[in-house]
Amino acid sequence: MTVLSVNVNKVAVLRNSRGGSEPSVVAAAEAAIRAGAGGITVHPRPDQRHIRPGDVRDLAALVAGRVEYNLEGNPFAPPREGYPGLLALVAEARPQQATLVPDGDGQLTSDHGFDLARDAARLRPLVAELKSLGARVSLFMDAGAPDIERAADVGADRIELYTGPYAEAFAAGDASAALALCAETARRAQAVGLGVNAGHDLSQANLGAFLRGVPGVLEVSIGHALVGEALYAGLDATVKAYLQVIRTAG
Ligand SMILES: CC(=O)[C@@H](O)[C@H](O)COP(=O)(O)O
Ligand SMILES: NCC(=O)COP(=O)(O)O
Repeated sequence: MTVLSVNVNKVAVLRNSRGGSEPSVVAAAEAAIRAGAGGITVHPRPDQRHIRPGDVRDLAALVAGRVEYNLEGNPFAPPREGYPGLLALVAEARPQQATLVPDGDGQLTSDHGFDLARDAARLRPLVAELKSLGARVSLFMDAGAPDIERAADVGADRIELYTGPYAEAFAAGDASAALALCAETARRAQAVGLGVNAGHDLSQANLGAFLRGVPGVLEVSIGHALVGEALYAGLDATVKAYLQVIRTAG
């Protein structure tokens, strides 16, 4: 069954908005784990807009031996004041998975995957280093990426399908083309031995159709919609609702 990895970035947004320690990302992750989440995901960005290095350490201690820990980030982003770089964070936290995302500081959120024609040579040694640290490596990729197979060449274990365009099409009332593109991209990845994860703007409304339309998705990482929905229904009930969607999708 597809693993639900709960992304707690948005809990940190709320916490940072007042400068204190509440709401706690650790308490949120604990509640998600107790509700049945199979993983916790964070995306510590260099500008520390939400998840900070201290959160990465605290969550590593919380999830150890319980559920999978998925650390996201741009491996090309250099260290700076208060941000040691993705590889240093992985070396310290030793997550089960590192998901590489080519985001810059100027982006509101993740909105594209890697261009492997441009990035493959730079990625290959970084992927090898991350794997030497014991992490499974997943590359954030656009549905329809022309060279999805090159993700295997650079040593990645999985791709994460960027599902933002699918979610947008779903909300607009016709996701058939976007879903077909995701399914074809997943099939191409699986054909060269890559596992397939998925994430970005997935929600209770659009997740079931996605999983039914894209066979073999190993993990979905969901944060923005899930945390938003939890503001109304509670985190325990919301995580359980996602798990039911996943079970029902088969
Ligand atoms: C890679 C991706 O789509 C998300 O995991 C990302 O973490 C979203 O980042 P924000 O939570 O900063 O929007
Ligand atoms: N990799 C996707 C993720 O972790 C969460 O994305 P979103 O649900 O916050 O859009």
